[in-house]
Amino acid sequence: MATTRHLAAVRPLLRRLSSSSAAAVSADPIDSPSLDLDSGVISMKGVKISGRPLYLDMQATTPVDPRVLDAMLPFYLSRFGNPHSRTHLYGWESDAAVENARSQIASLVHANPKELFFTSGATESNNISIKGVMHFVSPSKRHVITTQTEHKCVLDSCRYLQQQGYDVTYLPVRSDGLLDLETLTAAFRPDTGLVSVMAVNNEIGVVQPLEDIGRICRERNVPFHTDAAQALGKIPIDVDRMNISLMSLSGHKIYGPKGVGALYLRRRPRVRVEPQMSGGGQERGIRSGTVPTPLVVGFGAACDIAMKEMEYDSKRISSLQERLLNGIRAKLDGVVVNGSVEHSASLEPSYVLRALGVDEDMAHTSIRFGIGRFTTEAEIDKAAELTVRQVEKLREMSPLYEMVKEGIDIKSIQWSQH
Ligand SMILES: Cc1ncc(COP(=O)(O)O)c(C=O)c1O
Repeated sequence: MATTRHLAAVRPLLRRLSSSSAAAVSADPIDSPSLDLDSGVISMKGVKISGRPLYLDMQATTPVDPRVLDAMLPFYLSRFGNPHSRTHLYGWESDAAVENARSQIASLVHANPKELFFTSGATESNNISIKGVMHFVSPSKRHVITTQTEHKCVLDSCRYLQQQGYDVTYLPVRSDGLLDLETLTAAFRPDTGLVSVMAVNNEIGVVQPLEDIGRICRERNVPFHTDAAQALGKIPIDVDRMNISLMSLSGHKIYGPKGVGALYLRRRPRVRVEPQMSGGGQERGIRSGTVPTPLVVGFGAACDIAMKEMEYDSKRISSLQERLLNGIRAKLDGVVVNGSVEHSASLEPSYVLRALGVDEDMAHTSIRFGIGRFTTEAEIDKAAELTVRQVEKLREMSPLYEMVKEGIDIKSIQWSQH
């Protein structure tokens, strides 16, 4: 009921916003396609070329769960107080909602709520973790260990430190995407101040051995940071069992809103970071800026749902994944699985696949399918059908595929350039 009422109130506004963006898109004088955001219909020169496309990119982001939106809406409308206003009801109720959300997130990762700090997302949490720890512990510690398959925001934070004179070791991974523990152990130096290894990879879904990595770091008294943006709500996380010192979390990967995340910072033994944002000292000085109550409430609700439904979701998604693969393999030969999910969001071959030792041509011809809580069997069947149709079309046009069918190993061909 609450959702219906709130949605009725905001619907005219949503319609106005979407039609103005659609107008902006179609105002392009060149023959570019126009997109109607309400129906999802794409038109070119007045001809409709598609309905709303299938969405199978759940690693990039997920839709907000309606139960999450339901929890958020009151904090946009009637309960809009600033959680840092200490002198009236509006502030108090907002503050109570923020603290409730903090507890919901803490429960999902077995942390103390006091160890969680709200941020704008995993990118910001990764920046605070990597730059913040190193800035705090230098000059005695000036070395970071990470892997070649981290998300770009981790790699870029490390590069930023290198520009400031720090040393970073980018460890290779094995062909299955896992970090070799002996390689990790050998990389430590007396001045190593941080180890940063992601929990679940966003391209191939591989889960790193967090407990082992945590133990190795603890034995050497070096803080262990993990980017758990893709792991939260998908695999069980226990910060104590895994000896995690710092952890980055994101709301929009688990059916929560975009623009909110959290940083886990261990209290015992205490991990210290230099804040990356100057301001009013909110979030105990770790992250200044007004905490966005509706987003934080949504993130908390998303974690609460994930805690109850993680096992069910995981089984359902695995069975859809199998259905997709079987659907494709039933009609196409030569299908190879990279890790557990595939990649291809950019025209560049994936650096993650390259780090696994996947050949350039295979990295170029990979596609990532991301299945989520709301994906249906009908969508999976449609995806299999479309994939088969497009691959068959491409193969019909491809002289290389002709050669493969004749048994020629195309990797052995010496291409001459004139
Ligand atoms: C592994 C990983 N880390 C970090 C991020 C960035 O998260 P956010 O969008 O919350 O900043 C993403 C999402 O793209 C991710 O997959």
